[in-house]
Amino acid sequence: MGVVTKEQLAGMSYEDFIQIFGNVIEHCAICSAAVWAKRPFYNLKELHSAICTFVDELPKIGREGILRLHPDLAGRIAELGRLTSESSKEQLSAGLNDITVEEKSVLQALNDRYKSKFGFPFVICARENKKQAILSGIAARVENDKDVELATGIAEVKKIAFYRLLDIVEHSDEEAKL
Ligand SMILES: NC(=O)N[C@H]1NC(=O)NC1=O
Repeated sequence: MGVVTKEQLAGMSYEDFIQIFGNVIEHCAICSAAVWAKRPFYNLKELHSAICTFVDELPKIGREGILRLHPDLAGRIAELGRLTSESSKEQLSAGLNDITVEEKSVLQALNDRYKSKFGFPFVICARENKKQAILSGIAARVENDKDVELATGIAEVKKIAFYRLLDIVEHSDEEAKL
């Protein structure tokens, strides 16, 4: 995908917008379809902040649904090679392709425990966390209560979205800081 200039972003048609930004929130094109109504966006931060506001204004079950759209890290969908290209790249950057059999079984057991406790999967920004940080992160976070984990998971989704936008929209060094 080529880099979208700020001028292109500001004048983009709905069809291009949904095609280009439809997976900024994993499997949740409705986020981009909705925020298109808030155009024009003159830079990456404006678009990111509109997406974050839309997510924050969803009812609790909607925010839980957003988390549920995320694939497990090193989970079955990854094993089957059916991740989105974005998620695949993120899991690779965390080193999850180099996971040992033992680490994978620990992570999958914790993913299952987390999901059965909270009803949504463990979500963490894989571009900010390497394999060991993911393993220690899930072990600690599974002990939290559900409201804390909903808020933490949604904060991670916003970081994931920010990095996805950085890959798409032209930006200055200053704008690249989260
Ligand atoms: N479960 C989970 O955190 N998945 C995600 N994290 C990330 O950085 N990309 C994903 O798909």
